[in-house]
Amino acid sequence: MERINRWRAFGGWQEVWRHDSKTTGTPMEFSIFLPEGEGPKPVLWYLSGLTCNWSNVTEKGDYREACARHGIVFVAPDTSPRGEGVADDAEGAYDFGLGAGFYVDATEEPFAKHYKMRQYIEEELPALIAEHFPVDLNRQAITGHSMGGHGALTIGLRNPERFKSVSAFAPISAPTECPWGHKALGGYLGEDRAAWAEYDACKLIEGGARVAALKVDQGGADGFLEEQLKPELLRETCDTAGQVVELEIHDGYDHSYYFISSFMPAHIDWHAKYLKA
Ligand SMILES: N[C@@H](CCC(=O)N[C@@H](CS)C(=O)NCC(=O)O)C(=O)O
Repeated sequence: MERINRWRAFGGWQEVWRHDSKTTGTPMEFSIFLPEGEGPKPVLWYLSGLTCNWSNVTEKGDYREACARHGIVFVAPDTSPRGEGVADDAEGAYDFGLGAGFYVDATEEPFAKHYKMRQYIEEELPALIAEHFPVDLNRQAITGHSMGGHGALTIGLRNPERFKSVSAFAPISAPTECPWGHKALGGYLGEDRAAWAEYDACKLIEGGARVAALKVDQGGADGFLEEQLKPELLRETCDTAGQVVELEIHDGYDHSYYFISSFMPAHIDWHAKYLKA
C-alpha cells in the first residue's frame, strides 16, 4: 500500500492510495476521506459511474463537509482494473471494459482474468481498509452513481447484513432491461441470462432480497433516463415486493456531477441517521 497524495480538507485528510490487488491482479487506486478525530468511524462507500476513477467524485462530489460534520469515512474505489494486459472493449467504447467494470466478477474470456470488481469491492477492499484505517465495519453504508448506483444497489441487496443503508444517484436500475446492461452482462458473463440476475437490482428484489433503508435520487433532465436508467421499473418492483424506497425525480437535473453534488449532502445526512454517526 502506498499513499500517492493527500490534502488537508475540512479538518481531516483527503488521501489517495495505490495497492496491488490480489483480486484483480493489477495495481488499484482509491481515494479516502478521513475526518478529524479518533476512530473507529463508520464508512460510506461510493461507487462511480462509466468512464470514472476515484477522481471524479473526489474533485466534484462535494461530500467532505457533510462527512466531516458526521465523522464518516468516505471511500471511492476505481471502476475497473487497468494497466498492461487488461482487456478493453474491442472498439474502445466508454461503456464496456476499462472504466466500466460494472461491479461483476467476469466469467467470459478475455475478461475473467482481471475483471473481478464484485469480489474486489465486497471482500478485498473492505479488509484492506479495516487493516489500515480507523474504521468500524459494523457501521457501513453504500451509495453510487449510474453504473455505480447499480453497483451500490446490487452489492447492498446481496449483503443486507453489512450495510445499514443503501442509496444511489441515477442508478442503472434494471441492467437486464437496458442496452448498457445487455452489453456489459453479456460481455462479462456470457449470454445465459440466468447468470445475470444477481447483478440486477430489480431481479434481486423480485427474488426476495431486501435492504433496511433505500434512497434513490434521479434527475428529470438526465439524457439516459428512459433508455438506460429506468427508475420506474425500480419503483414498481419495490412497490410490488414491499421494499420501502424513497425515490425522487428532480426536475431539470441532468446526469452530471452538478446533479450529484446538489444531493450529496442530503444523502450523507440520511446515511448518518442509520450509521448513528
Ligand atoms: N458522456 C459520457 C457518458 C458517460 C457518463 O456520463 N459518465 C458519467 C457516469 S455514467 C460520469 O460521471 N462521467 C464523468 C464525469 O462527469 O466526471 C461519455 O461519453 O464519456
